[in-house]
Amino acid sequence: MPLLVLYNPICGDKTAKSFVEGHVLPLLRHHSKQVDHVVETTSVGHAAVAVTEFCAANLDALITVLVASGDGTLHEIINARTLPKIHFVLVPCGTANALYSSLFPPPIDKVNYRLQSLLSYIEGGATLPLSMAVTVMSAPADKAQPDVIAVAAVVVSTSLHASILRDSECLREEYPGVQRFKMAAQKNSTRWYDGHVKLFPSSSTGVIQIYDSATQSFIVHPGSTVDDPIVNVGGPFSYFLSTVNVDRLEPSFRITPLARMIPSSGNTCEIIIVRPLRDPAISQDSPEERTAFAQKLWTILGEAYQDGSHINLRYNHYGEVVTEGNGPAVVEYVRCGGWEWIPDEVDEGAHLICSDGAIWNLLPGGRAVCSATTQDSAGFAIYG
Ligand SMILES: Nc1ncnc2c1ncn2[C@@H]1O[C@H](COP(=O)(O)OP(=O)(O)OP(=O)(O)O)[C@@H](O)[C@H]1O
Repeated sequence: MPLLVLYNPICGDKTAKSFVEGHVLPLLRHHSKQVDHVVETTSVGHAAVAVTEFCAANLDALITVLVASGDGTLHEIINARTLPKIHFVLVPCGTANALYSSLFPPPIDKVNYRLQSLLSYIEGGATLPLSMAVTVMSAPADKAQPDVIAVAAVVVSTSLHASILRDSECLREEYPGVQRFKMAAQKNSTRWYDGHVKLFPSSSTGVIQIYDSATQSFIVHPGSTVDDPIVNVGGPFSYFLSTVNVDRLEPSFRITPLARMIPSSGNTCEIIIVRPLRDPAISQDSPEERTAFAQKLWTILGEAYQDGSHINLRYNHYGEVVTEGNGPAVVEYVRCGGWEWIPDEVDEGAHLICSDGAIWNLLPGGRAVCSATTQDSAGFAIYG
């Protein structure tokens, strides 16, 4: 099995090169694993080119690619259009490392923690197939522009999360850690995003499912039946985020905890929605209401750091965010086959789409459709 070792020298705290040279390559040598090629990425897009070239030079072989980076570099590789089946070994060197920290929940000690996927490869362990979230972004019909397709292995989002990813990138140099995501969140916390969403059923259940905190299980969404499964969700939104493969976006930010606690039986998206007008204390969209809700949103997202307990929060009669009672759920946690995001034409912020950290801006009148799938032709899998 040909092995390519690829690392991104600028990701995370910029330790990928020293970690690969100091730990990864010596461990592979020690176990007599031949490395066919080592690549240090030199620019955005280089990872996809390097892997495509390596595959072309090793036609008909089952390729293994060791990626020492964050989620963004892997995202570039899976978006290369002509790749064969690949087995990945992940060495987490990025800022958030969502995929790795979901497969290997948080550290024992720093060096050994990073080597779990590599040790599985060395020991001939099992590979876990990756689901993909394929997002098709369309311009309005009168613009006659081709669709744009983005494939994600971790997250597709709009609203606050997409704004955070857009604004945090320019803070990378000064703040190499996850702190930059919190700073970008503060900057955007009073924004609401106008638009609406259609939720589509998965082929495994034929309906939309929603988490019911009273029974701590998924139930059929009250708006979805086998005969009429699609659910329309109206805005405004403050948070709309959909994951595949992961239950967290950072080692302790467990935003879609049920991905692991109640595993899905099919190809599904785990969706977290926060809509401010569900709050009984908020009756309209005004600057005062937005400021008041920002405080609550901070509390809600803070609970995601408490092992994902945001999904059990409710509003009481006064609109306070509480853990008891039977008031409306603060977070709508949906499991379904896919979704469509139709932003309000005049709300610029609502046009951002994030796919594994890469950002797109829909044209006015444009829309995005995201579906969970396994890519049978490519068949990406991870040693874990
Ligand atoms: N030599 C380079 N110079 C500049 N950018 C690079 C270079 N090599 C790769 N890149 C880019 O670096 C970006 C960030 O990489 P990556 O996403 O892996 O790390 P991260 O953002 O720190 O981690 P995470 O995505 O887990 O938060 C990628 O989008 C990639 O295109």
